[in-house]
Amino acid sequence: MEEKVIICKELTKSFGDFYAVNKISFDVNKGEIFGFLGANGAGKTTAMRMLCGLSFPTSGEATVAGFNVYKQQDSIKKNIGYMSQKFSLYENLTVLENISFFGGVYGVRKKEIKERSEELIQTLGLQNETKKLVGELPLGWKQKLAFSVAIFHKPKIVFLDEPTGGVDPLTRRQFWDMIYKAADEGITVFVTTHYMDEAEYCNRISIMVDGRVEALDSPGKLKERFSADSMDEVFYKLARGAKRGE
Ligand SMILES: Nc1ncnc2c1ncn2[C@@H]1O[C@H](COP(=O)(O)OP(=O)(O)OP(=O)(O)O)[C@@H](O)[C@H]1O
Repeated sequence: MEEKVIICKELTKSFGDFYAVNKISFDVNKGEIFGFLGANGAGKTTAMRMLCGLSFPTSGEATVAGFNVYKQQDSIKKNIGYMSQKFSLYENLTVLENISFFGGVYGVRKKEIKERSEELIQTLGLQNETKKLVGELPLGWKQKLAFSVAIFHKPKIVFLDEPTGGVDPLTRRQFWDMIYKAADEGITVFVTTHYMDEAEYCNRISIMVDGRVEALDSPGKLKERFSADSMDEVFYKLARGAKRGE
């Protein structure tokens, strides 16, 4: 049987009498690339924050990397990586300083940080930029570096909140090559995106509408079920009934 690294049962978060996340249930398998889709305001960020141990659910259950989201938030944080557009790297530290800072925070040994950061710099082709401040790098490079830093401590799961926003399709494609490589190495990838071409790259996708998971399957099966030619069309058919969002 497949190892499940996220198990989520009727997970709920309400703010007063508003249910931002309303009884969502799903499992994510080890090494899977799991796309977490939904229109603006559907509840993705709220759900992701609970799964990352950053906020307490109102009700329901979930375990992430085997740890309970109510009682073991610190263990969750140590065993995951997280990257979002809002929180990623320190712009006023250099490339190398960012790698060693985050490596250190996640408990990677100094010697290993040194060895592996050299490797990483080579892989990313950043040999000439190691002493540059991250703030000076183009957005696409920042995102690739932020992803590499988020998985530097070899977490069980990496959570990516719209990781490729604002960059060109070629750079997004290169970013996804990195995601595939991480998944091949056994890291589970939980990713939100608004780009439907990226949804096609996921093994399975869940689509949230107004706080609920309305559909969950592989891109192929979803297209079949909704008699759609593209994920764009699936998404539109599901999300057009949404009451929230812009
Ligand atoms: N702290 C809060 N207090 C009250 N309402 C909140 C709070 N946080 C989020 N919400 C509301 O919950 C709903 C879900 O928000 P959330 O940010 O999770 O959506 P999202 O799917 O991530 O949207 P987006 O794609 O725009 O980031 C929204 O209507 C939002 O206004």
